[in-house]
Amino acid sequence: MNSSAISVRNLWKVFGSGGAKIPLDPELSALPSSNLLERTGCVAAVRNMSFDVARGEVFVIMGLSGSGKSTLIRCLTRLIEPTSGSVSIGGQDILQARPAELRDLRRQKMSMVFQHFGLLPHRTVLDNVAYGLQIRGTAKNERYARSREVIDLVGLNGYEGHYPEQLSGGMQQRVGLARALAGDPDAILFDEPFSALDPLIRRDMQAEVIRLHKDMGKTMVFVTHDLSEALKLGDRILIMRHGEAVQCGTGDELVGSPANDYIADFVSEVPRSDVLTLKWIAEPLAAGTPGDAPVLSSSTIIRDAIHTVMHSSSPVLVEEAGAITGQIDRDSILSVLRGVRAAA
Ligand SMILES: Nc1ncnc2c1ncn2[C@@H]1O[C@H](COP(=O)(O)OP(=O)(O)OP(=O)(O)O)[C@@H](O)[C@H]1O
Repeated sequence: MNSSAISVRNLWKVFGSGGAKIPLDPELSALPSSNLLERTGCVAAVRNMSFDVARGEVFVIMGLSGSGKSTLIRCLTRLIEPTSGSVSIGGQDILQARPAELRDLRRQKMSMVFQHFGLLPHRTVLDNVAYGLQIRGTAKNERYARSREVIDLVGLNGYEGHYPEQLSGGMQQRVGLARALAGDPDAILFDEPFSALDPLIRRDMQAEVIRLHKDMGKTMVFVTHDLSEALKLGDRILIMRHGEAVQCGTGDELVGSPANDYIADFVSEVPRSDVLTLKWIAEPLAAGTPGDAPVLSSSTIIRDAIHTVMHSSSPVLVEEAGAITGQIDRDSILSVLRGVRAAA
C-alpha cells in the first residue's frame, strides 16, 4: 500500500515521432539529449523519473530552462500524455484512467495554477473563480458562496465584480489561486506561477502560498527555476537537468550535501547560514565542555544560533531527540559565515 499523494515511477516523455520506443531501447535511452535528437529527431523531456510526494508536502521541481519541469508537472495530470511509466494519484494509476475519470481528477483532485493565469476575460472575478464549480454542476448559490469564501481567503474581497483586465498581474494570479482552491482539491500544481510578476509582488505571493499551505495543509507541487523560491517554499526540492533528476532532498540536504558538482555549483550562492541547521556543523562533544553550557536543538538554523553561540563563554551543546549529540563554538559559526565549506 502506498500512502503517498503522488507516486511517479520510471516516467518518460519523449517528444517526436517514434518516441515511444526510446525508453525501451537501452542504447537510445542512454544517449545524451543532443545525440538523441541528432539520431532520432526526438527530445526526451522527462527521462526515467521516479519520486513520491507525501500528503501535505510542498514538493518543488526546479531546474534551468528546458530541463523538463513543465513537461513533468503536466504529465502528472496527463495534460501532456506520458510516453511510459506510471503516475498514481491517491493510489489510482492515472495512466489507466478513462477520459471521464481524468476529467474528475483534473476538476476535483488536482487543480493547476499557471504562469499566464488563464482567466476568462469576459467573466468577472467571481465567475472566473466559480467556473470550475459550474462545469462540475454545483448549484449557483452554493458555487457563489464557495467562490466568495476563497476570494476572501486570497485577499480579493471587494473585487468580485471586476474583470481580469482591470486587475494587476499579482491580483490576477490571486484569482488563479482562488480558482484552484474553489473546488477544494487534494493537491494544487503550480507551473512557474509567479515568474511573470514583479519581485515584490512575487514575494507577497510566495508568502500567500506559505500561509495557505499552513492553513489548509494541501499537497502542493510547485515548478520554479528560482532557487530562492524553491528554498523558501519547498519541504523537498527535486533538481532536474536534461529531463533527469539530479538530486531530491530538503533545502539543507542540497546545500549541505550536494550530490555532485552540478548541484554544488547550483547552490553555491545560497547563504549557508540561512539554510543549514546546527546538525551540519556540530562537532563531537569535548571532555572540557561544561555540562551546564547553553543547549540548542540540532534543527536550529545556524543564523538563529549566532547570538547564543557568540555570547556564550563556552561551546554550546547540540541536542537531538533529547540527547546531547555534539557541540558548536564560535569558530564553527564563523567558518560558515566566512563561507568555508565543511568537509563532506
Ligand atoms: N511539444 C513539444 N514538442 C517537442 N519538444 C518539446 C515540446 N514541449 C517541450 N519540448 C522540449 O522538451 C524539453 C523540456 O521542455 P520544458 O518546457 O518541459 O522545460 P522547462 O524546464 O519547463 O523549461 P522552461 O523553464 O523554459 O519552461 C525542451 O527541450 C523543450 O524544447
